[in-house]
Amino acid sequence: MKIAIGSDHGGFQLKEAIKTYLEEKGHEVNDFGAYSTESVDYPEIGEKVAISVKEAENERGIIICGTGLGISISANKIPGIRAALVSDTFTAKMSRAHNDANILALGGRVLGVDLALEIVDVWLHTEFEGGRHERRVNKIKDLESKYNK
Ligand SMILES: O=C(CO)[C@H](O)[C@H](O)COP(=O)(O)O
Repeated sequence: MKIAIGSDHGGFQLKEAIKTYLEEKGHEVNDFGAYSTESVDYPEIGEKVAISVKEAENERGIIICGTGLGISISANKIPGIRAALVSDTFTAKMSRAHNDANILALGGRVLGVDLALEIVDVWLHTEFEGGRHERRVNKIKDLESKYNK
């Protein structure tokens, strides 16, 4: 799978661990920074990853800041993006099965590496269920159109 990844300085170390893990699993990982622990502003990275997913350059995205909050709020401003902030495997699964989340957001200062990798695995391997959930996701899309004129 082609996966976009990005973080600010607060998520840098977790990003590096996830990137290595995904590459070992054979995924193509496109890294949008940060490239060190030097302080950077998460909206810029969230936007880059979100645009690459919106434009279908990457199938999915993973974004990380200290809590996952700022970068997910930022990514969710881009139409077509459903970024889910996740800190457990059940929510990871539901964010795909029910919400068709196309970006996974994580907190680098919240999660240990082992749990984060488990979340990533579940999230990548869960398909959207469609059915009644498709109707609801379509209503999210309607909200985007209604309020982004
Ligand atoms: O979690 C975050 C945003 O939601 C950021 O990573 C955090 O705010 C960065 O803080 P600092 O500049 O103090 O390292």
